[in-house]
Amino acid sequence: MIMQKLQESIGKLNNPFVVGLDTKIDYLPHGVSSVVEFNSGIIDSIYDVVAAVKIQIAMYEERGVEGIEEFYRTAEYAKGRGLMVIADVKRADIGDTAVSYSKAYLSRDCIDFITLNPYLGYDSLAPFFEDSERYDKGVFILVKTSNKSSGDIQNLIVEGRPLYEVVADKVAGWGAVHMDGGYSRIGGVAGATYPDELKRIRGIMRYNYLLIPGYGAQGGTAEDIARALDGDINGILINSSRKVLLAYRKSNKDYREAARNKVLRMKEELRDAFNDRVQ
Ligand SMILES: O=C(O)c1cc(=O)[nH]c(=O)n1[C@@H]1O[C@H](COP(=O)(O)O)[C@@H](O)[C@H]1O
Repeated sequence: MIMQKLQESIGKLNNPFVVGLDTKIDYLPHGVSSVVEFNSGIIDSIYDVVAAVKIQIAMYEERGVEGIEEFYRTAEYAKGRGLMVIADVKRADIGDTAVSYSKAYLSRDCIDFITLNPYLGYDSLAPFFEDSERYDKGVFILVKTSNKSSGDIQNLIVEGRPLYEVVADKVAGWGAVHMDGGYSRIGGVAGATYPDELKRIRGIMRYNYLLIPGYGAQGGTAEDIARALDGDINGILINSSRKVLLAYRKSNKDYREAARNKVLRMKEELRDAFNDRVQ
């Protein structure tokens, strides 16, 4: 079952790190002729040190039909290498439309998890929850995003608490009836750039995996994350995209070697930060 598999893979590799394959055309180094070739090279270089990749669909949608084909070819290649695949699609809509969105992603063998937006409420998410059981998949719902303006809405006070806390409560409640072993199939997204909020969210969402983006290029650090989580490294996935994909630009190495070195360095940074914080 999916959450047990995720937990086992992370445990075996001792690494909660997820590589984001958010590949733009101008990221390709000299001599690499397609996004799929680039992504396959990255996957080959990291498949034995991380449990999962996250593929942000925007960078593929941008290039129309060809881009979408490359999105799925990348997902299939990653699966073939034994990686779990998070499709970062941030969907949700009125129930009837959500049924189609859900089928589009969760019924596919090459996708294990997707990201969702909670703004439309329960009936916009229920089809995804049902399909997560039907197809043995998982979802991550935005709780507190990493971007600068996320507080415009997410930190508004509602019923005496910031909205992101209300959302965290809801997600935890929805997730309680979709358990798979010790964790729910329904997880949350909380940015590394807001450690205080991350701490509160972890306090509310004890049995939900947290996908934590914003580490690296957006300024979130291993220390921020470790401090927010009181040194508890369980139940999290930490994503970094540009820092890995573009590591070659800061070294004289081949892009694959540079990416692998970066992932190994980030893994060490995380382990050091968490070990320093273990209570
Ligand atoms: O859902 C996400 O993954 C996500 C949520 C969020 O709050 N912040 C955020 O950056 N992301 C995604 O995480 C990735 C971050 O990329 P880098 O900043 O290059 O590491 C992108 O794919 C973003 O779309």
